[in-house]
Order: sequence, then structure tokens, then C-alpha cells
Amino acid sequence: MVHYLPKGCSIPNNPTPLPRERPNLTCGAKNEHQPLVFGSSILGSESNIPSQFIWPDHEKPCLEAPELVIPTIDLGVLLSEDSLAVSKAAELVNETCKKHGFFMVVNHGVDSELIDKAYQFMDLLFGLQLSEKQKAQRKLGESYGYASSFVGRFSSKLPWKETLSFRYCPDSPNLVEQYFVNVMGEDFRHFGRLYQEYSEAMSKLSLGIMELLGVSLGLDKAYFRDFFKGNDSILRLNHYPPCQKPDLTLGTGPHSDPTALTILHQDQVGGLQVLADEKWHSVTPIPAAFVVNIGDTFMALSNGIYKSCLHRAVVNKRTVRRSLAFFLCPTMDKAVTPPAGLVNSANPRIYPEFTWATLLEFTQKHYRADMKTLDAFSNWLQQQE
Ligand SMILES: C=C1C[C@]23C[C@H]1CC[C@H]2[C@]1(C)CCC[C@@](C)(C(=O)O)[C@H]1[C@@H]3C(=O)O
Ligand SMILES: O=C(O)CCC(=O)C(=O)O
Ligand SMILES: [Fe+2]
Repeated sequence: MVHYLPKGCSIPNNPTPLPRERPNLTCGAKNEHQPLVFGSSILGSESNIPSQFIWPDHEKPCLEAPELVIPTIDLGVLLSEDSLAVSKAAELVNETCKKHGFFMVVNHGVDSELIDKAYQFMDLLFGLQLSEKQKAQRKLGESYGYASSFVGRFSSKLPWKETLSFRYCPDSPNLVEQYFVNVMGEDFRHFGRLYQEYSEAMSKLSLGIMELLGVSLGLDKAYFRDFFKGNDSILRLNHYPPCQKPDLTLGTGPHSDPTALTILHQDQVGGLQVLADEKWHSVTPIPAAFVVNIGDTFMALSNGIYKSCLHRAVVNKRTVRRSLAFFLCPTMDKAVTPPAGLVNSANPRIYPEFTWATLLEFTQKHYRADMKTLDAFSNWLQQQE
């Protein structure tokens, strides 16, 4: 099987058999050759895909997944004084978050032009030469920067994607703009401004959703809104090149998000899949809607009442797929512990108290976020004591 990779990169002549996935990743085995990197222009056209991108049979995608029907919440209710409409929305949120934690929001107030520009700029960024993109190369243990297929970090089950992630904090109004200038240069300042504006819109939207989540759990609407007013979040641009063997690989492997809340916009290609009732379901893209899902950190905050669920992204032969994922995270050292009202004899405390800083470090240095992250993290915490 012939692999075509950019010059200077190679796969060992006798590719070692895919190592059994170590339960906890320390870091991808760096072989004596250059680590495997790929520019989407290369692998998007290859019919043979490198073995590191081939996932085990039990995790290979089923490309024809039934559609998951998830509730759509009209966020206009948050601005209305209509308490009946708010309680109906809260009931819907409560029902879906106890099941799989996914719902859609419409009438969210985010300008469609801002979303379009975020995609246009993403296409320009991922269309750059690999050497240009690698100016923002993500370093091991860091959760920001450019990553191409996560080589050097994982030794197998590589995701078929390129990503660019950056940090957003509402208290640092130029953080994103400055990041782009620092790592990509002055010519990219307007990219930073755009993603700063997009992140601000996401942060504002997530605080509104936090009001609804508070009400849906019988708490004051300000409870989670205040908890996340200061946040230390991540905006991630996902770029999934076309793949000639889409049934052998995954754009993003099965995982629950370790973060608190994810606000995802996917383009019209489709590819997001959610595990519900033990079956993979597709989530049909709706341009005017954001997909919202509960993450592990919010599952802990809700004392396990709301579920952070498995999802993944499949790729296709025909075209690039893109998604914008805003991951709302608490400030680094804030104690993640459920409010007293959610802990009682019927719902005893499930997870130990932790900080987002520790969970983030766990997912970046010790464990590849998957379907068991929070349980593995809880065990790891006990071992640290
Ligand atoms: C805190 C994070 C780690 C990941 C990005 C954010 C939230 C989702 C996580 C991730 C997408 C879960 C699947 C595995 C992962 C390695 C990936 O495919 O990108 C995860 C991200 C990461 O560790 O970079
Ligand atoms: O691209 C998608 O649809 C999902 C991506 C995702 O789950 C993630 O980045 O955490
Ligand atoms: Fe995710």
C-alpha cells in the first residue's frame, strides 16, 4: 500500500502494527522518523489512508445513522416576560439533558453574517501552506494552537481533521486578537478581531443558556450564570478534509466533552453523530441553529443529573466539512462542586470536587478524552491523594 505524504515525512518501512490503545495516553510515540503530519490537500485525495488513521472495527463509523430528533429551544423566551414560555422551555431542557444532553437553540441573537465570516476566515486559515499553519503549532500539553491529525500526541486512531483552537476570556478583551498577531503576524489581526467577536457572542449566548439550565434544575436563574460570568473558554475551528475511505476513519473520535457546555455550529455537510439509546444517530445541520451539549464539567456541577454524552464526527468522500465549537469552561481555579440543592439522600454526591485546571491538564497530559473521562479522572484524583 503506497502512502503519499509531504516531503520530509515518512512512515516506517515496516509500519509497526497499531499498538493497542494504551488506556491513558502519555504522549504519542515519537518514532525516529519525522512525525506524521498531513496537509488536507494531500490526504484529501489519497485512496489509501495511513494505518494510524484507521480505527478499530468496533469504533468504525456507520455512515448511514438514523437522525436524532432533539428539541429546539427558542431563546427568545429568555427576553420575554412570559414565565409560562420559560418554564416550558426549561421542562424541554430538563427532559433532554437527563437523557443525552443535546438540544438546539434558535432565535439566539447571533448575527448570521458573523457566522458566515467565521467560516470564510476558517477556509482561508486552513487553506494556508502547512508551514504557515505550523506557526501556530500546538505544543504538547497545551490546548491552544494548530493541530494536524494530532500526530506526535497520539500513536493510533488519529482523527481525520485539522484544528485551530484558542483561548477566550471575557475579562481579556483583546486576547484572541493578540493571539493571532503573536503567532501568525500583523496580517492576521483582522482574523483575531473576527474570532474575538465570535467568541464574545458565544460567551453571551452560553450565559443565557446557563440561566435556562439553572431554572430547569429548580435553581435561581442567576446561579450558573454567575458561576460562568468569568470563564476561561476555548474556541475550536474543526476542518475535516474529504477522505477516500470514510468508513475506516473518524474526524473526531467518540468522546464526551470534558468542558462545561459546548455551542457548536456545523456547516451544511453533516457529520455530527450522538450515541443515544445505545445507537449512533446523526444530527442534521440547521444553519440558523446552534447545537448545544452538556459537557463533563456541567455533568459534575449537576451532580450527575444532566448527562454529558458520547458524540463523534464522521467524514465523507465528497467534500470538506467544517464546524465551530465553543467550549465554555469555568475559570481555572474555581471549585467545581454541585449546589447544595442538587445533593440529597436521593441524589448523593457522585464526583469529587475538582478544578477545571486539573481536568484540563488530565485531558492534555494524561488521558485522551473519550467516553469514560470523568470516571477515569475521578480515579486519577484519588491516586494523586
Ligand atoms: C478541553 C478539550 C479537549 C478537546 C477539545 C476540548 C473539548 C473536547 C476535547 C476533544 C475534542 C475530545 C475528543 C478527543 C480530542 C483529543 C480531539 O479529538 O480533539 C479532544 C480535544 C483535545 O484534547 O484537544
Ligand atoms: O465537528 C463536530 O461536529 C463535533 C466536534 C466535537 O465534538 C468537538 O470538537 O468536541
Ligand atoms: Fe465534542
